[in-house]
This record gives sequence, structure tokens and C-alpha cells, in this order.
Amino acid sequence: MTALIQAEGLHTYYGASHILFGVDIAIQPGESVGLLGRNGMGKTTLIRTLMGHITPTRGHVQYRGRSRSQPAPHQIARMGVAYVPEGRGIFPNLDVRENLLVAARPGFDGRQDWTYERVMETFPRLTERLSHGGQQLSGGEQQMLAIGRALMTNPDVLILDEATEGLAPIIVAEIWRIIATIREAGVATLIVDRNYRKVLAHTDRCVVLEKGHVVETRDSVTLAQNTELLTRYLGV
Ligand SMILES: Nc1ncnc2c1ncn2[C@@H]1O[C@H](COP(=O)(O)OP(=O)(O)OP(=O)(O)O)[C@@H](O)[C@H]1O
Repeated sequence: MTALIQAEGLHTYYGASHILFGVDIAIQPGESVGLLGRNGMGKTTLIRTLMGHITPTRGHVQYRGRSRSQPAPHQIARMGVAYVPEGRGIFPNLDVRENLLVAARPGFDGRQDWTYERVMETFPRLTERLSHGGQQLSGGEQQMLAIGRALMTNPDVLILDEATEGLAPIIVAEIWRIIATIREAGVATLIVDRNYRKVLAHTDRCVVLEKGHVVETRDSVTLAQNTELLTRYLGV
């Protein structure tokens, strides 16, 4: 099986600061992968490198088995990779419906599984807010809209960075329900979230980063039972 994303030996810097040290990570079709590690260990930097927002100084990333040097973020998106960044990224001046429709496009192989109607069914809360502008939505609704927009691109892999950050518990629960629905639909996911228990429960496998190095890759069920490793790498 060809991986949707296969990164090997990534080294990433911000100016003179060396952040990622030879990171390998792969995401297979339909697979749910968690990215764990304490604050500042390089999770967001890795995601931004995979998305082409930062160019690694060494190493390379293949998308569906294809390499090209320094692909732009829009080219990576066209390979079926959707990214919901920390802090969202919706159009504040468009209403909910417009935000979704403007993002709509067929997937990599022409699939159109995620129609406007299906996204609406997945996010019942948004149906009550259709004519609201992006800026009128609550933080949780904005997050749902950001995920909905990503689904409208019919991705094969959805990358979620801190999707539940700063939201009320009832909304957090709703977002995890949505993540489970997306997983059941066969969309691969890469998830970063402070709630490591939830990440372990909603993924097949987790990769642990420590100071820019991958220190563990284990199936999530095994890792959830290994308190020694969780304490060592997550300080819990
Ligand atoms: N734009 C930037 N310029 C310089 N250094 C940065 C920048 N963004 C992040 N860093 C540094 O890079 C390191 C890794 O940060 P990163 O955000 O990738 O970590 P993280 O694991 O996602 O943590 P967090 O959960 O705190 O976001 C940190 O030391 C951080 O201070």
C-alpha cells in the first residue's frame, strides 16, 4: 500500500533554531495517527513542514509515493491533504454556507463523497447558523466550520492541530464525536491535541516527539496502557 504521506529524515529550522532532527513519519490510507509530545517539542512544526509551509533543510516528503522538491501548500492540498490549523482559518465575512461552498472541490481521484448536505448532517449545530457570518460564530462553531471546510475538499487525510483548544466541554465532546465519524468514513487523520487520552482513544497509532526527535511509535492501545512511557514523554 502506498502511504498518503511518507516523510523521511526531516530537519527543520526556524532561523538558526534547529527544531526537527531527522523525523520520519508515515500515514497510510484510512489510518488514524496521533502526534504526542509536551509543549514545544515540534508537533506544529512537523505539521507545517508536512503541509509545505516550512521547507525542511534536509529530508523529504512523498505524497502518494510521489516526490517533488518543495511543493507549495496548494499542491499538497491537491494531493488530498487537508489541514485545520490551530486558530482555525475561516472567512469571517462569508456566512456558514458560503464558507463551505467556496471550499468545495472533488477529491484527488474525483471523489465527491463530502457534499454540502453530508457536511451539514455531520455538523447539526452549523445548520442552525447557516446565514451567520464567520465572525458571528462562537469559537466552537468556528472550529466545526473549519473542519467542515476541510471535508468539503474531499481529502484522504485530515490534519487537526489542537482542534479542541479553548472550547467548552460540551463542544469538545461534539468535536471528538465528529472526529470519530470522519475516521469511520475512512478518512485518514493526523491529530494533535492536549488531551492525550482522547488522542489515544481516537487513533490507531501514535508518534511521540521529544525535542524534535521521534522517540516512540506504538499502536495507541498499547501506548495507553504503558504508564511508564506516558510519564516519561508526556509528564503525566
Ligand atoms: N515561528 C517560530 N520562530 C521561532 N521558533 C519557533 C517558531 N514557532 C515555534 N518555534 C519554536 O519551535 C519549537 C517547537 O514548537 P512547536 O510549536 O512546533 O511545538 P509543539 O510541540 O507544537 O508545541 P505547542 O503544543 O506548544 O504548540 C519551540 O521551541 C518553539 O518555541
